[in-house]
Amino acid sequence: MNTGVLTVNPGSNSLRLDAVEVTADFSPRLLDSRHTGEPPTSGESLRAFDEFLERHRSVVRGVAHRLVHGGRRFPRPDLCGRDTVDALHELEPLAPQHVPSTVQLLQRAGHAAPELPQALCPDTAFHETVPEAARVEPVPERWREATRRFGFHGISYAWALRRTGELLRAPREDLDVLVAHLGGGSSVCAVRAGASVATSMGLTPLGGIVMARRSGNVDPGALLWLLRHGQVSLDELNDSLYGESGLYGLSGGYSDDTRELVAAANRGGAAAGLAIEVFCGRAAEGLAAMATHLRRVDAVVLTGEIGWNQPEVREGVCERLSPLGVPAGLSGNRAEDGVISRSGESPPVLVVEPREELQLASESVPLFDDVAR
Ligand SMILES: Nc1ncnc2c1ncn2[C@@H]1O[C@H](COP(=O)(O)OP(=O)(O)O)[C@@H](O)[C@H]1O
Ligand SMILES: CC(=O)OP(=O)(O)O
Ligand SMILES: [Mg+2]
Repeated sequence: MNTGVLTVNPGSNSLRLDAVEVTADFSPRLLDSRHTGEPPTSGESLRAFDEFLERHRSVVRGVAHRLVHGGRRFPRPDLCGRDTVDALHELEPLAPQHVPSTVQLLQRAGHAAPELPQALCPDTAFHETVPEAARVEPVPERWREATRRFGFHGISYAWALRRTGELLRAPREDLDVLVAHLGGGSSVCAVRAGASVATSMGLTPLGGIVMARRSGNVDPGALLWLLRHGQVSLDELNDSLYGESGLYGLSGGYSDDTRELVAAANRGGAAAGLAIEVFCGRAAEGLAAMATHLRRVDAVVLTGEIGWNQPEVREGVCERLSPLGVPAGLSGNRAEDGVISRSGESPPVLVVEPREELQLASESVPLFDDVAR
């Protein structure tokens, strides 16, 4: 029997709501979608949420939330219980652009549709397989637990890996692949024998490669210097690293969107050109570092909104990976997931459309099936 799921994906600057149907053999199919371009708890997004829930509550079996930070408390997808909200409050400061929205939307759905069970699918769960050596930061032992690396975009990586297995006709557990999720938030991941073994984000979704508005890694000494001598408060530093950096900061506040930046760079805009160059450079560096965790590179997989629809960025990343044998000369955008390097070239470069809603639905259906009606 097919099961309907309403999925909720609060991003840093948007809210994605989807109704998905999952078949008995776990093939998900999209029924309806609503994406807002506003922060997930803005008036417009909350209105969209209420309407979407009302429209689908009688046909779905439950609500599945993407929980960006699962911390130690939520290592795998789970149903919400009585103490869930308290546990989530503790995780809020670790993913301040995401977890507070999940708490609010979870409570809202609980009040509006109390008959529906709700599930939390952590982005961090995919990285539970990362070994200790790639989990720890090189700091004094007394800080080890507090700085533990988690990694994010796991829902997207899990979907990309599933699609890679299907496209290459290979069992997932045999695959060693480099994956980049390039979007509002961006990260890279090493998947070895079908499991995550390293990723660029750590304790929070602020670290790693350059993002739309987040900085990624910055020399910790530079941050200390700014705090001591740069006349910035801790709050200003936090807000600027999360909201005014990345592509937006590099382009002098021109845009956080690669479509606008590529167009401006083509017209000769130096700041836009620099932003694209640094973005591609850091993503390629991140992927090259990830290769050190693999036995071989079976494929390079590009996903996320930018990975999916910005050919100039894909080319800029792959061209920089030529010392690893990664082919450039890729084909442009396509309507379906698939190989974009020329046939016969190895390792193949693949694009996979980010479909976090389909993965969320697949992960939550077994939980809803366990709930007695
Ligand atoms: N070429 C692009 N296509 C789509 N989004 C882009 C592009 N370049 C930059 N972006 C940024 O990525 C965001 C979309 O990615 P997504 O992961 O859905 O956002 P969110 O961070 O809200 O989850 C946009 O809001 C924009 O900031
Ligand atoms: C974890 C993260 O950065 O998510 P998003 O890309 O949706 O902002
Ligand atoms: Mg997103």
